[in-house]
Amino acid sequence: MFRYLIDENFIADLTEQALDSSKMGTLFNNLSDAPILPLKNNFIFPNTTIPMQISHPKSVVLLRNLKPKTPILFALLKDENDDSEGFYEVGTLGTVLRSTEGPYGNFNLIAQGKQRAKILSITQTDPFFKAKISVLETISASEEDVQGYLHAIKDLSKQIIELSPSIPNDIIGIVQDIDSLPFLIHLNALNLNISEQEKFEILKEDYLKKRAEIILGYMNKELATLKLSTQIQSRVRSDLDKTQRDYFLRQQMKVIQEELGENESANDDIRQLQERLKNLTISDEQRTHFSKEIDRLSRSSTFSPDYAVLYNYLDFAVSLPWNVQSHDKSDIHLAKKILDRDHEGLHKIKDRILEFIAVLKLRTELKGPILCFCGPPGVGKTSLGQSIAAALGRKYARIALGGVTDEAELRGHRRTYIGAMPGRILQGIKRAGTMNPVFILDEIDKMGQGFRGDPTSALLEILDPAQNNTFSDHYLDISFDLSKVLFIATANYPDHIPTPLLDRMEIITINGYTAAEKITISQKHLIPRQITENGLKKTQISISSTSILKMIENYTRESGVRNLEREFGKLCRTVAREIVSHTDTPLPIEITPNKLTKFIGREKFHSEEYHKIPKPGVAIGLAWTPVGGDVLYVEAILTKGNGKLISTGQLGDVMKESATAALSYLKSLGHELNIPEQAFKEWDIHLHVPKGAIPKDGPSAGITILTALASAYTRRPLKSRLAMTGEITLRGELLPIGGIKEKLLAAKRFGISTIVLCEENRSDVEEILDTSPKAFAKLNIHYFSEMLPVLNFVLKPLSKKEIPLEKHYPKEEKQSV
Ligand SMILES: Nc1ncnc2c1ncn2[C@@H]1O[C@H](COP(=O)(O)OP(=O)(O)OP(=O)(O)O)[C@@H](O)[C@H]1O
Repeated sequence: MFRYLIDENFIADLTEQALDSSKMGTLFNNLSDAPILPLKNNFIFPNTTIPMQISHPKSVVLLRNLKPKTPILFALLKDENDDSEGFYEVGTLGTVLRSTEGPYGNFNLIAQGKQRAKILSITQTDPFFKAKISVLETISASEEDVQGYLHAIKDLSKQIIELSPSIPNDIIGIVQDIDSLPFLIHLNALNLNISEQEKFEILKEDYLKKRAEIILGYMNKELATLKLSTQIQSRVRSDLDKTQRDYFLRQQMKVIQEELGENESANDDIRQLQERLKNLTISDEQRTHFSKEIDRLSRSSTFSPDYAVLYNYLDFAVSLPWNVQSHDKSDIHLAKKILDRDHEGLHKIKDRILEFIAVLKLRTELKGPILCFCGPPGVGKTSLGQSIAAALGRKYARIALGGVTDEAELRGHRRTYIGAMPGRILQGIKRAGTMNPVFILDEIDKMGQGFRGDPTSALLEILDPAQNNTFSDHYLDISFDLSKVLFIATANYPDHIPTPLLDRMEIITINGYTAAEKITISQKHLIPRQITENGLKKTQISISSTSILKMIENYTRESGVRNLEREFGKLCRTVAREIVSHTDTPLPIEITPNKLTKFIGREKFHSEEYHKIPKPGVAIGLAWTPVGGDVLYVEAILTKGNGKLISTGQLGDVMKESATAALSYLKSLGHELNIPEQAFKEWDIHLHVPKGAIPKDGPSAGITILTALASAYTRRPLKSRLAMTGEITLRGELLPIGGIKEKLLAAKRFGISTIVLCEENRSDVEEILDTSPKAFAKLNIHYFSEMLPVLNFVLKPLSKKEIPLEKHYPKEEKQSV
């Protein structure tokens, strides 16, 4: 566009012509014939001056013989290669302003167009063309139209020039100054990217208005093309810019990484991972999976967050003990020795463990039940697991399940989550370093159920020998074989273990220890261990068994020995300080009961003493708590009312229901126990269990509640030093309960001499008496299946001092209620 305009030689001329176009006006109006200069690849309009190169032989002859200022007709050949085809019928009459002949017989000339003329007939073809012509008039438009078209064409020209990078913006000013519409049209036609035929179409048009419309059409097309090409260019440029920018940044990063030595360390990481992967014994599928991930790692930048995530994943995956197994020790005697070395007593449990180990040896693979050690805290459940690992020569792993409510804690999070981690099971296996460790699932009963899935279902898969050889951890994303792992669970309350899990496990109950057992455990295990742990020698300290007993009774209150061991630790530390600060202290330092306060502080618990129960309505029950057995008083008192049962002392639902059942049963027994009917109607009974701050629940207090109620209604007190435990039914049957050993120990500690139990608990008691006969030597245990005989046994006859029942519930008081 505007290729002619930008030639400076013409700008001046053009401007002059444009400003005074009338000068060029009617020069050849009367002309009737003219020589023809055939045009091939160029075109000339009236009012325009353009350079041309001419090489057509006939034109050359014409130009050689041409006198200056002779009018000639510039006419477009119909076929540029064959002049015999003739010319388009309208051409431009004009003159040659200047011409120079070139070295090869061609001419460079400057031609000036003046008027349009029509070829009427060709009158000569040699040595050059001549024709009969008639000059054409242009039919002008109204002034309004002219101004409108001028404005429209100038506006489009401006836009086109602005979008054309090769045209200087100065041209806009020149174009804006043109006020001749034909000149503006011709100028644009010459400079637009249109064919010579299209230019001819403009030239031949007599109506100026039509010519303006044709040129506007071409200009709009040109503008649209320019806009599109600008868009494409800018898009291409921005794509290119981005690629260049990325490349540039990457290069910079590379240099920085090299400076920091990070590239090297990344390469090192990948080399090490590849090396570690090579040393793993895994299936081809697993190897391909990890190789692909290492490949991905090598392609990502150390700066990207993905790098760390992927590296951690691979580091974890190749650290897992794929197919690494320890060899089981096959000596069952050695296994027994190790179990005996680590734990005192627990004979039955050790026997069961040895049976388990023996079966394991014979079957080599483990499809049997999962062992679950149940019992109060500190009785050695977890440490037994450790001993089993040592006895088998296996590695040991442990995870605490207390408070686990999310399945992902066991199975891991998918790697797509931020901060994703493998599950605890695989973490444990990684720590153990073999795929067949003894794996303790501690506190399986304390596992919860959250909104993110139930961990029980994950545990079911983990513990199922049929499924756990393809255990899938979400993080690892590839199955891992857990079938060789020896899982052992521990729990405090077997009742709290979800039933499907309980079905897969063999419960082995570990009871609390008697004081005598604790003394032996202390002497053989706890004290020697604390002596070594605190840097002492056996010759430096001696603890008498009376001191140990005092520590058991007055410094701890527990079924196990954990706190007791802590107290020994404290004792050893004070002794160590004494030895270091007073080097002249005579050794060994003897710890007698009197010195305990000096070494480990004041007593924490005072021996509970049986208090004589002076009044009817009070019964003593035995309870089980996680820290051992306990003794609880149940009190009942009658107040005037209308037969309501009031219960206080933070009783749980089960206990409240026991109380209601007990009262109903008692009502049915009224005549047998000599309780007048109005007693139940006209008196309220208030049931209270002291130590109100401690919540109490469970069915085993049923017998005690009934007895207390019966005692209150009958006014018959209970035999002294008597305690009881057992569940009752509405028909007055007595049912067995658990935690017998802890309860018997509590009774013993409390000074109870007679105990009432359910007949079905007899075997439990016999088993306990077998293992520790001395501990319970002075206990009289009575067994019953029904409540009526129990009441007849425990309630003393009505004393003479006691007001007779009939008087206690006088008939006349009925009205006052
Ligand atoms: N019979 C025993 N002989 C020797 N040491 C024992 C015995 N019973 C328990 N211990 C010791 O008591 C400490 C506590 O035991 P452990 O941690 O195994 O208790 P736990 O029953 O697992 O308790 P928790 O239910 O709180 O997990 C250990 O140091 C253990 O060695």
